[in-house]
Amino acid sequence: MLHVRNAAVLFCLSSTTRRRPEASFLAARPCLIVFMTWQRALTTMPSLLTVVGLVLLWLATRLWDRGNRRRAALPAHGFGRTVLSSYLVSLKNFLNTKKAVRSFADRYGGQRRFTFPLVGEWCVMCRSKEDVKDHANAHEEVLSMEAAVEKLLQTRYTVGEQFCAETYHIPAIKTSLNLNLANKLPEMLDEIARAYDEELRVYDDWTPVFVLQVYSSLIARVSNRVFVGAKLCRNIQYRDLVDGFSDSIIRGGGLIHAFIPPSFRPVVGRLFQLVSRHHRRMVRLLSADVAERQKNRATGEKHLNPNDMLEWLMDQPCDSGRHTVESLAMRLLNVNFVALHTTTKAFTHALYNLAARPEYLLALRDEAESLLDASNPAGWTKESLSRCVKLDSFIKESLRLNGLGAIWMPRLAVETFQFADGTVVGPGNYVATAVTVIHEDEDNYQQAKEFDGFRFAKMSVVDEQDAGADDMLLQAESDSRWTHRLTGASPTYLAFGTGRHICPGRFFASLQLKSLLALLVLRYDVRMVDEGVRPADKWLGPMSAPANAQVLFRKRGVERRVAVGH
Ligand code: HEM
Repeated sequence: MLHVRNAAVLFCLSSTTRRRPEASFLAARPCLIVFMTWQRALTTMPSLLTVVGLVLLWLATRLWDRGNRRRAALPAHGFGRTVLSSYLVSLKNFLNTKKAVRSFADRYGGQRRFTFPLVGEWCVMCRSKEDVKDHANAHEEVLSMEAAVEKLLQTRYTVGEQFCAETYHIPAIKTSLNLNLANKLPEMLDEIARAYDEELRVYDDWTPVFVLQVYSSLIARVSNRVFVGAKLCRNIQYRDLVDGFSDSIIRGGGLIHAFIPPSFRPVVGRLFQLVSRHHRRMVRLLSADVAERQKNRATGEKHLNPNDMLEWLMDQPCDSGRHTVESLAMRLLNVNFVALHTTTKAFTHALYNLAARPEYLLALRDEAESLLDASNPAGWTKESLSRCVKLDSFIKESLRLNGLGAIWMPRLAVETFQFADGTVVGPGNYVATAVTVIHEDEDNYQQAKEFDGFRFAKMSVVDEQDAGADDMLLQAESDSRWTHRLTGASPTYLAFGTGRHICPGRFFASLQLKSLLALLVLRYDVRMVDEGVRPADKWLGPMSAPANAQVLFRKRGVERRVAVGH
C-alpha cells in the first residue's frame, strides 16, 4: 500500500511543480523525494537496512584499521590523514594510475621513493637508481615476486594451485630456449612469412587492419611454432586457448583480488575454472603428442622427438619426478602466459608509433634492405638481425614510452626488507618500481617525454666515441653499448625488468619483434587512419595496453606502380 501512496504523492509533487514553479519549492522537491524514499525503505525493510549498515560499519573499520596499520610500518607520505582516506585516494588513483603515480613522484620529487596507496594495500615505489638496485637484487625470501603475482592475479583460484607451485618452465626458458635461438630462428621466420601471407589480408589498396587482434593471434602462432611445433601452432582451437588465456587470467584474477573476500575466493575460483576450462582444454590438446614423445623416450628414441619447448620442459627435473600431461599442460600455459600478451602489446605499441610517424618507416626500410635479404626471410640470422641497430632502437624506445604498466616489478615483502639507506618496509607491503616516472625522467633521458626512435642507437655511438682508443675503456664501452640494445637492462630502463628476475625470454621476444617488424617494413606501407595521430594507450588501474585501433596497410610498390601506370 505504502508504495502506491508514495507514488501518488510523487505524482502530486510533480504536477504541482508544473503548475507553480517557485524556486523554493523546486529546491525542496529532491529533499522530499529522498525523505519519502527513505521513509518507505525504513518501513518496508528495516532489518535489511540494519544488516547493510552493520556490514558497512564493519567494512569501514576493517579498511581503516588495515590501511593505517600498514601505513604505520612504512616510510610513508602522500596520502590524507582522515579515516579511509587511503581508500578514497587509491580509488581515485585507480581511474588514472599513470597520472597519479607521476603526481606523487612530483610532489615528493626530492626523495628516492614514495609510498603509493593501492586499494587496501600500500606500495613503496622506487625511483632512484640505488633503490631500484636494492629492490631488484633483494632475495625472493624477503621481497617475493611469486607471492606478489599470486596475490595480485589470484592464479591459485583462476588456474589452480599447480600453476604457481611448479616452476620448471623457467630453467627451460633460461637455458634451452636461449641456447636454441639460432637453431629455431629459421622456423620462426618461416612461420612469420606464412602468417603474413595467410592472415594479414592486405590488398593493393590501403586496407584497414585491427592490429591488436590480428597480431595477438599471429604472435600466438609464431611463438608456438617454437613451443609445440607447426601442427599445433596452426590449430585454431589451440591458438584460441593460448591467445585468450593471459587476458582472461589477468582480468579474472584482478576482479577476484579487488572484489571477492578471501573466504569466497575458492568457490568463485572454482566457478571461474569450470567456465574457462583452460587446463583441461590444454591437456586434451596435448595428450596425443605427449604420449608419443614419452613412448619414444621410453624406447630410447628420444632423437625422434621434435626439438621444441615441450621437449625442453620434459628434459627438466620436475617435483613429482614424472612429467604427466597435466603437469606439462600447466607449464605450457605458464610459458604462453608470460610470452604472448607481453610480446603482442610491445609489437602493437611499436607499430602504432611507426604508422603515426612515416619518416621512420623509410629509415627502417633502408636499414633492413641493406642488411637482410627481403626475398628470403628464412635465411636471416641472429647476427644479421642484431646489425639492424635502428630497428632495435626503435622497439626499445617504443617500450620506454609505451610500456605495459605504471607500477612495475611488484614484490610482496614476506619478511622485513631494508633499503641500503636503512629504511625498513614491514611484511605485507608491496615494493615496486615507478617505471613510467623513471622512463620519463629528464635526469635519465634527454627530452625524456619525446619519442626519438633512434635514441638508443645514438646513445651507443656516443658511448663508443667517448671510449675512444683507450684500451682500458674498451670493456666498459662494450658493456654500456650492450645496455643500449633492446635486451639490455639498467636501473633506468626496466621494460624487461632487471636484477634477480630479469625477463629470461627477452632474447626470444627481441628476435621475434625485430623479425615481425623487419618483414613488415620490407613488404608493406603503413599509416594511421587519422594520419599522424597515435591512438592513446588504454589504462586499467596500473596496467596499460595499446588501444584496439585500425592501421592502414598497403602492399609495397603499389604507389610506384600507380605512378608508372599514369
Ligand atoms: C616484449 C615482451 C616481454 C616483456 C616486455 C617482458 C617483460 C618482463 C618483465 C618486466 C619481467 C620481470 C618481472 C619482474 O621483475 O617482476 C619478466 C619476467 C619474465 N618473463 Fe618476460 N617479457 C616479455 C617476453 C617474454 C617471453 C617471450 C618469455 C618466454 C618465452 C618471457 C618469460 C618470462 C619469465 C619466465 C619471467 C619470470 C622470471 C623469473 O621469475 O625470474 N617473457 N618479463
